[in-house]
This record gives sequence, structure tokens and C-alpha cells, in this order.
Amino acid sequence: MPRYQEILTDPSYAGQFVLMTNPHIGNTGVNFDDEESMQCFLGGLVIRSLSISTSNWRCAETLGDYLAERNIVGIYDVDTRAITCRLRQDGSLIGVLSTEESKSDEELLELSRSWDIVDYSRPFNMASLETLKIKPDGVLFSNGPGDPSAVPYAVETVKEILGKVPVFGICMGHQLLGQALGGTTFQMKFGHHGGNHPVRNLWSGHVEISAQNHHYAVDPASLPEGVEVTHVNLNDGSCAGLAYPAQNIMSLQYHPEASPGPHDSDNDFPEFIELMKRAKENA
Ligand SMILES: NC(=O)CC[C@H](N)C(=O)O
Repeated sequence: MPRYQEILTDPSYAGQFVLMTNPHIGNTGVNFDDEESMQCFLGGLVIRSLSISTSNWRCAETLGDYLAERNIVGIYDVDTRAITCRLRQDGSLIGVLSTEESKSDEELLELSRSWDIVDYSRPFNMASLETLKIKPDGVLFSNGPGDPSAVPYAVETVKEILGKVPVFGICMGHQLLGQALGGTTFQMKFGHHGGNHPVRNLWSGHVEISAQNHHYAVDPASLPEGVEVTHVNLNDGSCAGLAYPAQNIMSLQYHPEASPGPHDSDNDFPEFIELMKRAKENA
């Protein structure tokens, strides 16, 4: 079972624990090529069984050593099936992982109460003016961790850019765009996480298998007239994509850039490139 390394280095997991439902993790070790970003962003890794041996031609070190070097807590030999059932029932929960045996349960509970996902929504800092000054053909608002409704200043930045250049939003970027267009977001029960979520593209009628990783979603009922829902998640009918053709805006809740991931959405970047070309021709 490979591909846990990409999850470890996905910035959208900042401040969160990831629990693997596959029981056997670590068998291919980690390598130099599969990093999704410069560091491990998640808060901790929870697995059933850490592979006792690694076997892969690219393996550079074991998962355990990799996490220890980066000071990321991992725990194994826990009943991940029981925790999965609990998460399914209650939705995402706040938790604490600690190696500090002297802490009482009360103290650990106290620690968990002081945590807030909003803190992780703050890395966004490029001002709209600076962005427009470099005269971009288009602007892409990327994925990111945290609650999209907790960053009104980021929504303001997006608003200042809309209509001036073509815009593409992915995941957190899509949620910021949804708000900038007048809509609202809400927290899902346990969100969508995985590499096999079916999505219908309402423009083409095609069903695409997509990689998804989000806890929040745009409420389609909150969107003003003219903003079109272009993609729908077929598991629960939630909004998976938006467009506002009058202002050259498109956005997706899932990950066409995902690695690993299905390739059904490979066309989404060429589509944005076309949008930028057309906007340039019509300027
Ligand atoms: N991958 C992302 O960009 C995640 C978006 C947002 N933080 C969410 O959880 O919904």
C-alpha cells in the first residue's frame, strides 16, 4: 500500500491528524520523489500496523525514521476500525496524541480544548494589488487548510481580483471564490477524503473520478444568479465545481493536480489555459 507519503506532505492537512483505514502502512518506506511539498504538514498519523520491513526500489528510509526526523507524532497498534466507526458517527473530532506519560486525562482534554482549526487558515498573505501589478494572464487560488469562513480578509482579496483577470480556484481557493461571489460555506460531517470520488461534470455530462480532501463546502443555494454549479459530487450531491462565465471564473472543490490521483480531471488545467487565451484575445 503506497502513497501515504503524499498525504503526509499535503499542506491541506496542516494541524490535523490523519487516520488510515488501510491497516498496513509503511511497506514501501519513503523516497525522495513523492514529496508533495517542502515539509510534512499534518499534526500526526494514526495507523493500525506499521510494516516491519520496507521493500521498494525507491525507498530511501523507513516511515518511522522519516516521521521522527520531522518531529511528527505517529501511533500504531490502535484499533483504527473502531476509531473509523466513531468518526463516521460523530464526524471529525478534536484529539490529542502525546508521548508525555505524566499528563493526566484531564490535562490532555484541556490541551484539546485549546486547539482551533481557524489558526491554520492564516498562511494566505499576497495582496491583490501586488498580484495584479505583475500583470498575470490569470490567477489560481490554491488549496489550503482550515475553515474558509474564518478568513474574510482572504475573501476580500479574491473580490478585488475577480473580473480583472481569469480566475481558477481549487478546494480552499474554490471556497474563497464561492464566498467572494456572494455565497456561504458550511462544515461537512466528515468531509470528502480519498482518491475515488465520482463527480458529474454538468456541462459535458461526463462522470469523472476525482481525488478529494476537504471538510467544508460551498452551499449552492447561497449563490447569486449567474453563478453556475458545474460539477456535483455524486456521493452526496454537494457542489464540486462553479463557474461565472461573465467574469472568466471557474473553480473545483476537488484536486485535478492531485498526485497520486485519477487522471479523469486532466483536462481542467487546459480548460483554464483556454479561458486565459480567450480573455487575452478579447481584451
Ligand atoms: N484541500 C483543501 O484545500 C481543503 C480546503 C478546506 N480547508 C477544507 O477542509 O474544506
